[in-house]
Amino acid sequence: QDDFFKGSTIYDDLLRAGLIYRNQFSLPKNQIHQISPNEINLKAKFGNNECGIVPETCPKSIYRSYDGSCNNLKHPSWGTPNTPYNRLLPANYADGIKEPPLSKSGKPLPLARSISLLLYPNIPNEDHVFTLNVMQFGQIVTHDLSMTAGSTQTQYYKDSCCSADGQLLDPSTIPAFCYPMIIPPNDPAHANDNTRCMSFDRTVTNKDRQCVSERHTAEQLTSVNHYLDLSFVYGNDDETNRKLREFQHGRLRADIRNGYQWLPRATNASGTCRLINPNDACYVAGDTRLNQNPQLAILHTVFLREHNRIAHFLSHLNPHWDDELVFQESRKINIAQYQQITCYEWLPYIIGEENAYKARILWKTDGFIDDYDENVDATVLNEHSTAALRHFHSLVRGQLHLIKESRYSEGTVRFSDVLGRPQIIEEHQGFDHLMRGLTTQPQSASDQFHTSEITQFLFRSDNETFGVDLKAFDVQRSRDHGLASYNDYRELWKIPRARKFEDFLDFISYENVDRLARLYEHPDDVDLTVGGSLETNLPGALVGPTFLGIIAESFYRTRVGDRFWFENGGPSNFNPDQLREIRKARMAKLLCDNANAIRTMQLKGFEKLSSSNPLIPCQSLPSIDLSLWKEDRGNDPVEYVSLIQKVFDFK
Ligand code: HEM
Repeated sequence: QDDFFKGSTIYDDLLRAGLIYRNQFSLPKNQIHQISPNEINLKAKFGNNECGIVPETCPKSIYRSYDGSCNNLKHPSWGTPNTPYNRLLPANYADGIKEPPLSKSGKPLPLARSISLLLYPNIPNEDHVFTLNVMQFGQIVTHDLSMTAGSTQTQYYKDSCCSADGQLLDPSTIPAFCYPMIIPPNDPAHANDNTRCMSFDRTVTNKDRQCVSERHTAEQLTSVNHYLDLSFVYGNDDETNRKLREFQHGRLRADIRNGYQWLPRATNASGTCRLINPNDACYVAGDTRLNQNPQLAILHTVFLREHNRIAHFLSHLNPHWDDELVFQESRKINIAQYQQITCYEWLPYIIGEENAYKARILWKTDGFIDDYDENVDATVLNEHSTAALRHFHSLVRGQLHLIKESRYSEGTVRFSDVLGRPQIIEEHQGFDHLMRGLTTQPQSASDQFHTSEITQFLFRSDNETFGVDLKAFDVQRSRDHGLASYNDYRELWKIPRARKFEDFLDFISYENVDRLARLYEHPDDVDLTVGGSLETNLPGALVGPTFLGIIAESFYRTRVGDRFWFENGGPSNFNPDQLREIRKARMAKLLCDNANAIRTMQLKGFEKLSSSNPLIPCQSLPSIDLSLWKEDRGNDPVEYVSLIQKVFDFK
């Protein structure tokens, strides 16, 4: 392992060792599992969107669609909602078709809940550098990219796969979509009341919806589009988008209370949120998960306000623009800023800055990049969403700090108390207090330890002591999705395949290898979710090599497979001056501009306050000069193409 880290950069070493691939085409051919477009679905051909969208023709639009269709003109259905995740390695099902894997010997794998209890205990280690904002921004990025079909991820339907008194159902009566988690008899939380079963619904697949013929293996569907495009703000289809718009001055709908803009209220609030009073806040946005936790709702509100802030400016700057043009240009700028922050500010903390440059996800230039490749499919990888990114559930804190402008604490709230209850953001300056908390409170360290708020108390109701276990869900979900084993991914990244448990010692501590050997029968049985999460983080990154490879590969596809990526030139994008402005976007400024009344913020909004990252007035943070979007008609007839003309030409 020591030798492994020697050399000029970690990334070079990873490349040399074959741990990182520059892109999907350098993967050995037999290791690429692409889903043929012809196989995507049968139903879509008949106009049913349950299996993705197959447009007959693509309009020549300079703006991206809401559902992601026609982003790729050669494969217009790529990246649309209700299509399968992609995979780096073929699925590993017990029956080769859809049943969750068993161990090599044919016996069941260790219980997901036992794995969670033994490997992911509640030991609170604070991150020394990063704030809770890294965690929270990560969650919103993942919500932009994917959502397992058939799930809500905001509440728990506890009885569907277990009996009302917490026992396993008779196998002959249990619904086909069930894959319940067995609770071990010595469970510290659930043994007392003899609960033996935790309900778990399998993700809906292309086979369940009869999108593919019988002979195909099951592929899980994701119900949102696969692009990094703020779909959680604008929705994943035209109809949702229409409901979110005001249709005046390019604005998104917002309710005004106490002089501030809030997300519109949900009509079915009692079915969506955990209300204490009937009038409590419960919101709608482009993604249904927004009410899951209050800080998530805050980031949703920030991006809504940012859209309306830009729209307000542009509609005054160009009074001749109609609602549609102001809306689309504001959306484009909002998405571009967000892509800039995600890739240039947030991702380097996750995989290491040097690695992100070497993986060609980031570039050092102030010009266009133009690396769009129509052969790269931006479809999200199953390994990415179901294993690697979920590792960051370890960053979640059990208490949320409410922080005053002085940065002294006003108090804390317990995480499981406020799940499904965004009302707190509208009360007693909660919005600003929690937002300052995001940028002040350290996140939990990226390690194997998880707050019990998500492993023992998640989604508990008010009259229950305990709830469900997110880490056990993560393990069970990776089996539900038939992910290949940790050893298979080591081999994919050219880390030697472990023949005996001790071979895992190259990246996993002795204590954890010992625990793995006690849990599993054979090294080949170790789940990707489990093995990857126990690897020692690489220097400068928050993950070990196996997850780093998966995350880097996935974000590479996300940028290079997006025709509308903000750094691409061409008629649908910015001019060089505008691009230079977009590159000034920073998390700190985004928060300052859209808080209720925050006056100071540190420049590096994902890093804790320090002498090198002190609080500065919000006005001193770099800002984007939107006046560059003024349509100065007739200025330079050769260089300048009127936006209206452009839209007209493309229609
Ligand atoms: C803030 C606290 C969080 C809570 C309460 C939470 C809760 C959940 C729940 C309930 C699921 C679905 C579990 C299942 O049934 O399989 C899920 C999925 C997921 N979570 Fe989290 N999560 C949180 C934060 C995060 C963070 C910080 C990240 C990454 C940076 C993350 C990444 C993911 C991913 C990638 C999925 C799968 C998405 C998909 O459906 O494809 N989550 N989370």
